[in-house]
Amino acid sequence: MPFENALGSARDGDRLTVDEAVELLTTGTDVDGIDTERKDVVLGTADARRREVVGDDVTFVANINNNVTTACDVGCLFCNFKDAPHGFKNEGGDGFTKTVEESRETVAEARERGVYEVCSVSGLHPALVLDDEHREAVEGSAEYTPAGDFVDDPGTYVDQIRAMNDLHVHAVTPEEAEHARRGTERTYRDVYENLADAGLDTVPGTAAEILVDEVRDVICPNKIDTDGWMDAMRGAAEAGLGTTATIMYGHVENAHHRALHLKRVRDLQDETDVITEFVPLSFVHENTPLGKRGVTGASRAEDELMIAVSRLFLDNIENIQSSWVKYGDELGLRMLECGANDFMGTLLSEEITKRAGGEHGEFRSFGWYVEKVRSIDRVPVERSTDYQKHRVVDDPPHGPALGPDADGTPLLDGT
Ligand SMILES: C[S@@+](CC[C@H](N)C(=O)[O-])C[C@H]1O[C@@H](n2cnc3c(N)ncnc32)[C@H](O)[C@@H]1O
Ligand SMILES: Nc1c(NC[C@H](O)[C@H](O)[C@H](O)CO)[nH]c(=O)[nH]c1=O
Ligand SMILES: N[C@@H](Cc1ccc(O)cc1)C(=O)O
Ligand code: SF4
Repeated sequence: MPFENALGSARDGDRLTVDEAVELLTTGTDVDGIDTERKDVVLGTADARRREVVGDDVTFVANINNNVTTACDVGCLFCNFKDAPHGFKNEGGDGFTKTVEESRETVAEARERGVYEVCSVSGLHPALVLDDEHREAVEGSAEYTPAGDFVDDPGTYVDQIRAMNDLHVHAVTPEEAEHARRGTERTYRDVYENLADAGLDTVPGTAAEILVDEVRDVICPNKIDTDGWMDAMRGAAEAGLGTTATIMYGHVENAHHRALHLKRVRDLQDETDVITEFVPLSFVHENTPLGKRGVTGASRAEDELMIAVSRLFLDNIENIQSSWVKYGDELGLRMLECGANDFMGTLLSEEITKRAGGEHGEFRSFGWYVEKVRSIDRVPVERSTDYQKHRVVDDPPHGPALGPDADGTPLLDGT
């Protein structure tokens, strides 16, 4: 009975194999579809593991998203965040590019409000380079278009990070790090060291999608491959940066691909030990190229099992995040009873999911977090990005207290 064996290993806290993860993700390869009773047992096992590992705290961070640009030519088929860069050469296109000055102002305002972290992930704008030296190296090549050709100038990665470093800067994904060294022999470590010098604090482990090349070849053929992603993440760790890791699931992949992905992330964490959280990102299909070809997202049961098996498989990553942007309030909260313990951040603005057709909004207040987390008898806890600082959020007014200028005032009036 492979399912029973896998469940036994999970209950005993043994390190799960890829095959065992497949058994748990599918509630058994001996049954067609998902068996509800077995599923409930897997979710319960993961919930118990969560309690053993991190207790009853539900953490969240006071953060903003400040994505610099939607200009991107990589063409990932699951993405509708991107806009074709040529549209940025004249006024009135659909996307946006923020100048260094705009980022500085956005971050200064957020800091005053008590925010702790700025999260910044962007399209691969053809004018964006690491720094002046990188610009010189790629000038005149097909991999670079001068900023002067576009209406708005994104500056360099280094200048953007400097402009945001009044807050904890969580930015520059592996794919962006590749863009920041394109056309050169620089290593990822070198790129991330330069960014760290400019004030980068931690790296979002997005661009992971599914870490299996036969899946990447279908959904993101122009992106770095699995080994490239692993190398970039190692480079971030070597530069002394913390990271997160993600999986973007629920499109063309199967349970075996999801299990292989979990294995690669667990191996990477064995090596680096800098991954603070794992974030399952459920594919939002509506407006995306894949969605238009009839690919839909994961079912509720698949979402629950993805969270639960992440908790059970990743014995070396403490925090599993439930994304209210992807799941919404009700399912997002449910995930906290299936193995997740972190409930993401306040965000204030959100573009990736919204543009893909997601309808769960862009902001959550501390008041909302307190109410929702208490409603499932858990403890609402404000955290720092690296999970080193914690504060139970109890008496009103409910506002951030960990940010560099935070004084407990609610983030937005009346919330
Ligand atoms: C939009 S990209 C921005 C950063 C950078 N261009 C990159 O690819 O790393 C960040 C991540 O958003 C996620 N994403 C994009 N479109 C999505 C969708 N429709 N549903 C769920 N996640 C999505 C993917 O995991 C992707 O790696
Ligand atoms: N899951 C999503 C995130 N997660 C990132 C967090 O907001 C935070 O930056 C991280 O936990 C580090 O502290 N962000 C999004 O914009 N959308 C998501 O779906
Ligand atoms: N911004 C990404 C999600 C993300 C960002 C940073 C992380 O550390 C993790 C996840 C999205 O919306 O898909
Ligand atoms: S996921 Fe990132 S790299 Fe891919 S198209 Fe979207 S913005 Fe570009």
